[in-house]
Amino acid sequence: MNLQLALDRLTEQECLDILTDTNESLDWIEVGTGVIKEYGLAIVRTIREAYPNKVIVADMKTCDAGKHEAIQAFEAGADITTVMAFSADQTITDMLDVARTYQSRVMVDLLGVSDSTRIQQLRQLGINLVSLHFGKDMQKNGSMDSQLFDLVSHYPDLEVAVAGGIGLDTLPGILPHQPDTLIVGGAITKQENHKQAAAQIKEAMKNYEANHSHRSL
Ligand SMILES: O=C([C@H](O)CO)[C@H](O)[C@H](O)COP(=O)(O)O
Repeated sequence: MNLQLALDRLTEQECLDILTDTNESLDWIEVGTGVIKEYGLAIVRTIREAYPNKVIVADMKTCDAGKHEAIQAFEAGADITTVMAFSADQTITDMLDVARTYQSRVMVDLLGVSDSTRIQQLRQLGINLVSLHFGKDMQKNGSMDSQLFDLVSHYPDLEVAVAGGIGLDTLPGILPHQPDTLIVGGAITKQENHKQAAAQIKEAMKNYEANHSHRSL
């Protein structure tokens, strides 16, 4: 199981400082949508240079002009770029074509998807990586329900990431679903001790994996 740190609502310097503190516990680094909007893809280039061996996710949340935005993300050094599930099929297939050229990947953000018909369609388009997502604003009025995992339960070959208010306190409800990647933002970036927060989450993931076999979404 990968730990993906989501860098959101931070300055460039804060992103770099937090990565210095936490990188040993991280598998994937997500350059958040708001951070990309603030600094452009230059910040993806900076983080790529600093961490040549980490998987970098550019959370572009593309919804149109897929070819252009996928090229932008991969040229900047991202290994994975994101697209919203409601995007036109053409947007998604264009991005998959670009990803093949760059030997990179496309992650579909399932924010707002409640019907697994879309998952079936995404599989047919060639998508093999999705993120279950309980959005930042949705978190103001509630928290992630583990029923979210039902969306992908019939697709055992799909690689699944999960995001949305995940922290040490909510891990016990998430880990039994054995997602491939846990996306954690605020529970690390908003803590006083970033290093400790990331290490504790990674430790809990490792402990869970050591005691359970893979995988029953
Ligand atoms: O994608 C995200 C969100 O839409 C803001 O851009 C976050 O990366 C994701 O929600 C994880 O962050 P936390 O909810 O703070 O863990």
